[in-house]
Amino acid sequence: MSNYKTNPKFNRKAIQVEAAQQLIANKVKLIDTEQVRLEDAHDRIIAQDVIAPHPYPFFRRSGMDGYAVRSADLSIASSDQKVQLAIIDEIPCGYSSQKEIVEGTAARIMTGAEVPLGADAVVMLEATEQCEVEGRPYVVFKRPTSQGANVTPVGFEVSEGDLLVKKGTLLTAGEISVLATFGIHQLSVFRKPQVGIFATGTELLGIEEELEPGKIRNSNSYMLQSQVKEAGGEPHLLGAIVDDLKLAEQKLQEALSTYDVVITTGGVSVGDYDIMGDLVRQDGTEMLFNKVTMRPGSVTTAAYIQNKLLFALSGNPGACFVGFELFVRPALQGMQASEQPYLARWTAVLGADYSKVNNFTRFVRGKLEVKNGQVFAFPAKVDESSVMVTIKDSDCLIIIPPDKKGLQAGDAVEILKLGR
Ligand SMILES: Nc1nc2c(c(=O)[nH]1)N[C@H]1C(S)=C(S)[C@@H](COP(=O)(O)OP(=O)(O)OC[C@H]3O[C@@H](n4cnc5c(N)ncnc54)[C@H](O)[C@@H]3O)O[C@H]1N2
Ligand code: MOO
Ligand SMILES: [Mg+2]
Repeated sequence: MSNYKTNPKFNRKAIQVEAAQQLIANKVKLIDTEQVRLEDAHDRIIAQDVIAPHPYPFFRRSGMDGYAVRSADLSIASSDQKVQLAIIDEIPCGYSSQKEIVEGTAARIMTGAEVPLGADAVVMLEATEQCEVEGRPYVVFKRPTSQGANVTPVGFEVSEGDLLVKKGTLLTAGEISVLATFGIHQLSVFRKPQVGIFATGTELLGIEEELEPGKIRNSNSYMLQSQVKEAGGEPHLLGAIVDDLKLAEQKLQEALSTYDVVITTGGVSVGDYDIMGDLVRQDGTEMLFNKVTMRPGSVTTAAYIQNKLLFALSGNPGACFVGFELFVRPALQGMQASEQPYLARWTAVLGADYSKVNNFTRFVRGKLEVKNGQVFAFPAKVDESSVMVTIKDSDCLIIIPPDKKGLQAGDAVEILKLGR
């Protein structure tokens, strides 16, 4: 039996969430990089700045199907005084005309084609008529056009030397399109942190196993696997072990020698079988914190061992989930130089009264809704640390500050937006 007075398990100093996040951030080191092909770069964090090697567009581009002209030639055009220009070329996309548009001439041109030398405007096809004079094709205009009309100038989008994508940016459709445009077919990205995950708990069954009295299936490992993926890491499920300190030590050693980061779930509180709490107090382990002024997840523990981070998250699903989002996610993102390692913080309107307030900051599962242009956050009906099922219905964590009064519907609250 543990002695309540002497057992250091009970002697925990609670620190604020921000302080705990800072202790982690101090230990986060940039992970190495690897080269990937552009088609494999989606959802990776780029490890290099990309500078535009050329302006874009690279040539003066027609924005319409029509005629490339000198606007000066059309200055007098009207329904009474039509202007006729000789068609001297036809310019499809991908073709660079060798003919210069001089006074009295025009060229048929397609959308996306290079505007020929001499032309300073494109008139859309629908505003023109065609005719033939002595067997030669002419185009007729009834209206003037302005200089530059329907001509996209060189460098309209990007000038040579512009910073296209900054190191630390998550690559999704927009960035991938930019990189493809500039021919960046191979690029440097941060290696995905390899994350070993194991659960502790004699009550845990594999998900394929039949239920037995007193036992539950190990759902946290799978939840964490998803969270690791979402945070840009590569999860490795190492199963579950019974509550045994020696076994946990062994498993942790294996995990630390193989992976960049280790996450455990369960056994961090003060129970007789809460072995993870003891494990992080051993020699050679720098315990960063083992109590945080938050609910759920007050017993969330983090340690630095053999130059690696160990996150010993609570076994309670709600606490495990929040512990990951507040501490593990920023570490995995920070290792990849992410510009936004932390969950985005918004202000919202509380959708319903919330009275469960105590001296620890609460991170309440919530659902966001936009009504009349305002973002409302509705707290989940049940959000106890031990409750698992409402995690799936949440897209934010509502921050309830430690305040005795409680909050009313309509109050402004800060929320952390879940997901990327
Ligand atoms: N006397 C005290 N008791 C407790 C305290 C306290 O301060 N004094 N803290 C409570 C709080 S807060 C939490 S949170 C939990 C933390 O418990 P542990 O992190 O030690 O986790 P376990 O004891 O291993 O399990 C708790 C709960 O979660 C279930 N569990 C565990 N692993 C999994 C898993 N992989 N998948 C799904 N569910 C899991 C486990 O069966 C228990 O029901 O302690 C309070 N007690
Ligand atoms: O860790 Mo417990 O979930 O604070 O409630
Ligand atoms: Mg426990």
